[in-house]
Amino acid sequence: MPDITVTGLVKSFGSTRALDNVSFTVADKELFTLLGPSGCGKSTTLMSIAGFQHPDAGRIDCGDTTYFDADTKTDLPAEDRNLGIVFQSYAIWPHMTVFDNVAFPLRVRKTRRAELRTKVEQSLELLEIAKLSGRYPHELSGGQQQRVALARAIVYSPTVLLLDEPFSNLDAKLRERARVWLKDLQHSLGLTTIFVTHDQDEALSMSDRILVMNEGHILQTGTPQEIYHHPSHRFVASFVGQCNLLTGNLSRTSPDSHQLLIAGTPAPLTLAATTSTGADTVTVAIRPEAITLLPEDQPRAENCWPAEIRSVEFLGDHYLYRLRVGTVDLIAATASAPPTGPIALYLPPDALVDVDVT
Ligand SMILES: Nc1ncnc2c1ncn2[C@@H]1O[C@H](COP(=O)(O)OP(=O)(O)OP(=O)(O)O)[C@@H](O)[C@H]1O
Repeated sequence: MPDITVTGLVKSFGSTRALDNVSFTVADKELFTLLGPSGCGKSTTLMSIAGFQHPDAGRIDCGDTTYFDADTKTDLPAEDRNLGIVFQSYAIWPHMTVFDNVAFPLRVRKTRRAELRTKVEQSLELLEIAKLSGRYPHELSGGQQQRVALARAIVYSPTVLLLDEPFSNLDAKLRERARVWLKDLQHSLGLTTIFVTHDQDEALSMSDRILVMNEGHILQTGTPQEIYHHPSHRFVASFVGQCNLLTGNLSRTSPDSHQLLIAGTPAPLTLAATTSTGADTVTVAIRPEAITLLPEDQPRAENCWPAEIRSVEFLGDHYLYRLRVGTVDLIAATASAPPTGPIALYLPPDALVDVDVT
């Protein structure tokens, strides 16, 4: 399977800049996710790769084939791009059986009858819906219908699979199962896959790499671990998982050591590292589970603040605390029950990640 390279994609709808210089490469056999809030440009990117949207500028290559190049006015028709597509709105045909729905792309390609039957049966087996082959869509659950859509997308051995919120009709439990199942399928077929979602859990659990977008811009690209533990932007930190953002004035205590003084807190925080190159105001992010709650009479030497517990929620596998330090509100998460009596928070220096230098 080839790489997909998107270079300098720009697309405007009237005064809305849906894509503003979007560039990325998806590697062979990779499951690559476009993640971001509604309206950030995910679908426009995917539709441009599919050939259903025509960018104003930029280029899209799939291996050695140029799908689109605004400079040379290349725009390969969608049907010649050999992509497997499952869009939210890409409904299966209600008047056709499961078999005929899955056979449809092969009939369009004038595949011979015996080969068509073999390929459809293989796809149905792979998606574990062979027993449903004679049923009509209204006789299927939402999850089964989405499997039919996927079977139809992979039946003609596409070069690349494009999926736009393919689990949107599933309930929470089925969605979780569908993630595991799709990841296994993608892996076993070795399909280069571009997946669009606004669901951070889905993105973190399935992706080899994630691209986070907002307002037509790419903010960060990285593995799920990099995106979660080292967000490079405050938007990424708060969009992907819960996060505390603390803004303060930076001072250098030695060539390698920095402290951040945050208004309303009792003592400056020591940072393990900063990307600041001289800026005074810095925002750091710390995940709730990176904060340790201690009895107040056992403080550590640094990065310890006395705190007041405002509320505690028990969420099954963890507790979520709303805390106040001076005039600053924070959230923390721990696996065990809260300590009794007055508490202090410990914010480990290496868990404080620069997200914005202003
Ligand atoms: N055909 C269109 N005409 C006008 N504006 C459009 C059109 N398609 C998209 N847009 C606008 O372009 C921007 C990006 O839209 P896009 O559908 O790519 O976002 P998205 O991230 O996929 O959102 P969602 O998660 O809600 O599907 C939005 O502001 C949207 O309103």
